[in-house]
Amino acid sequence: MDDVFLSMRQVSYRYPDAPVAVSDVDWLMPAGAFHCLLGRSGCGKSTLLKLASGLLLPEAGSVSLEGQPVCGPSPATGFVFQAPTLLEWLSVLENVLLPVSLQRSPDAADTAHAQALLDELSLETMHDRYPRQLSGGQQSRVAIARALLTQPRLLLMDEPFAALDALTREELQDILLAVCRQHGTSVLFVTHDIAEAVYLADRVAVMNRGRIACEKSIALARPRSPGLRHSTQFNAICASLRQVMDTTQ
Ligand SMILES: Nc1ncnc2c1ncn2[C@@H]1O[C@H](COP(=O)(O)OP(=O)(O)OP(=O)(O)O)[C@@H](O)[C@H]1O
Repeated sequence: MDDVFLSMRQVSYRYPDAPVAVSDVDWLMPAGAFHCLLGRSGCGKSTLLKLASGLLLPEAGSVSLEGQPVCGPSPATGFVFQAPTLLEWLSVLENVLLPVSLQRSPDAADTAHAQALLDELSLETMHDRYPRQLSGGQQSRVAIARALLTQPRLLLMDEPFAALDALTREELQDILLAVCRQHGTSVLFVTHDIAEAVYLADRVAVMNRGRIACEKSIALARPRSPGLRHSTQFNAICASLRQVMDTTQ
């Protein structure tokens, strides 16, 4: 592949006293791509994401980002977890500024940047609210703004919308695609939801028992639009991925 951005080569990982969680995975991502890891519970998706981020280091194989070995967490990488993990005692704006305020006092430029991100995520009226005053979807958007504050080139997302209702989840998928396109952010996104993976991704890896069982390029037009979800082509791709998941249990 030309222009490799994230490279995972023959990566394996085992938690102490446990069976292998990720086994011999090869995965390459070009810059600006949106890739999804799809699979059943326990197949190793989150572990692979943590290996991509440097939160875990591989037992065998190698991970590199823009040609540099990944040896630990780096500002080049942002992480969004399933729970928004906002600090209850900080306002929305302060939560978004957290990655900077952990290092130094935010300046006017940081605040302007955080405000602009919140505006992009349609939270322009929420800057001074507290997390308990937000809906689940709004909290997820704050978590995305916070992850984007340091302008990471790679965003790693671990089932960030899993706890949301179906309509809110679809809205957030569109918002996420727009904001990542705007910033040129590459995304590796974990989900167990086939339609979510197909809607979001340029490429989907189906994982099974720590391995990549199948990978598929998603040849759907961009920008995605909600009507696509009802198209024959969309449903055919979902059906073929479902078949892979059913036959690789
Ligand atoms: N900290 C840990 N210690 C020991 N084993 C672990 C640990 N975390 C995960 N595992 C095991 O590693 C395997 C892969 O787990 P992982 O969380 O990567 O799967 P997953 O596909 O993300 O699952 P889910 O969709 O349920 O989040 C599972 O068998 C799990 O039990």
